[in-house]
Amino acid sequence: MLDLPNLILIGPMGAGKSTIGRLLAAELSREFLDSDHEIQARCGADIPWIFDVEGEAGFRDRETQMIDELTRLEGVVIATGGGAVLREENRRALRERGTVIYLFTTVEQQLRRTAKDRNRPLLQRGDREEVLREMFALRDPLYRATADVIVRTDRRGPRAVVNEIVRRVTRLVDPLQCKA
Ligand SMILES: Nc1ncnc2c1ncn2[C@@H]1O[C@H](COP(=O)(O)OP(=O)(O)O)[C@@H](O)[C@H]1O
Ligand SMILES: O=C(O)C1=C[C@@H](OP(=O)(O)O)[C@@H](O)[C@H](O)C1
Ligand SMILES: [Mg+2]
Repeated sequence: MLDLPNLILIGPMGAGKSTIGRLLAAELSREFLDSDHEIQARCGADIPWIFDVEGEAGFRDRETQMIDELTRLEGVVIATGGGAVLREENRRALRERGTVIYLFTTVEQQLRRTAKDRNRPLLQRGDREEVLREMFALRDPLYRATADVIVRTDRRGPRAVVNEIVRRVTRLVDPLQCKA
């Protein structure tokens, strides 16, 4: 089997990072780590609680620490949270320690996929569509600047997305597709 580097999923809320990361890791027989899940496990508290008690700044500090730790592992699949690209320090760690895949989706799909969710504090206030559009304007350039590969997730299901990622990443690592 090809020696794949860390595969790191970035992109906005509802793009499918957590869902696709798990499937991708299983497909490649790799360990899967979800930054948000690891933060919650370490704190013994869920993300809304962390935002309530420590504010977004407190959560971002924990996220930076977690990204630093997870990206030091080898040969794993990592799902980040949607805001992981906000800090330059995080972007550098992601870029330098793995192949970064931007899971792109539209605001319309984000709205559908997060409609019933209560675990994303940034979507619990104000006009959700406006919040997501503002985030897109700020973050889309950062996702693009950080990614090696961009894969759309708005027009097909998780399985098809996983297949495309495997195809694209294999080509990156082994451009001639030769099984030496
Ligand atoms: N490609 C896809 N097509 C349809 N639904 C999806 C797809 N990817 C994820 N979902 C659904 O969208 C919701 C949010 O997915 P999630 O993996 O939590 O996104 P993220 O971690 O990027 O915020 C979940 O209910 C998931 O089942
Ligand atoms: O976009 C963001 O700033 C956030 C995205 C969430 O993760 P998902 O992208 O997995 O929903 C989670 O990290 C937190 O609620 C903040
Ligand atoms: Mg997630």
